[in-house]
Amino acid sequence: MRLTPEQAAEVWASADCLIPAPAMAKALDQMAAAISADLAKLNPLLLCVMTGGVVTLGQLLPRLAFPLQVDYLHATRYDGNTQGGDNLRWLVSPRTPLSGRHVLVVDDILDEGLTLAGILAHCQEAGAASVRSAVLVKKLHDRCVPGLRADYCGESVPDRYVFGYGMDYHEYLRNADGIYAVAGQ
Ligand SMILES: O=P(O)(O)OC[C@H]1O[C@H](OP(=O)(O)OP(=O)(O)O)[C@H](O)[C@@H]1O
Ligand SMILES: Nc1nc2[nH]cnc2c(=O)[nH]1
Repeated sequence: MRLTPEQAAEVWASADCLIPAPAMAKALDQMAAAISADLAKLNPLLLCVMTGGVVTLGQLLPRLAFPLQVDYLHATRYDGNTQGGDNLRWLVSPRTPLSGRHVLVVDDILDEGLTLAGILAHCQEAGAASVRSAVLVKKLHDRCVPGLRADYCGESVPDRYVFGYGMDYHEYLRNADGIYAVAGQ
């Protein structure tokens, strides 16, 4: 589905704000503290999952006061839609060799988990010394890949389609400064 900017503005105007920006800032502070406690001495490589992970990574970085490196990957199974497909489509793999590195995968949302599970498996297969994951929000339902959880998670959201803080609605609204749920979804 192709959205016009006017339709995107209407979706935003009628959406429910689930978590406002000040609460997200607190959640990010807590995530950063937990990540720092575990990774500060490990020279970690942070991998941003494009495109949605860009705000989470961008908000975390200035909160992490230790040496680290950053790279990105692009893997998607929603492709701008609100329903995910069965296959994770890899568009870009990390350029930095993962062998022997302590890797932190950073994404916006853990929903059904197929995306994160695929990325974690890729990092393990590439020989990472350890692989952890950080997601800004996790969605509450029982459809997630069994046994999969993020090591660091900011907030929980109900089982609705959400946008903001990097998360899109048909490729718009990633810039919304809060976590919103689309009305009626
Ligand atoms: O847990 P899952 O159900 O697998 O979904 C989570 C993934 O869905 C979104 O990516 P998407 O494929 O929409 O790409 P995007 O990052 O460009 O929005 C989001 O950024 C996560 O990576
Ligand atoms: N923007 C967005 N992306 C998702 N990917 C998986 N679930 C969601 C969601 O609720 N919102």
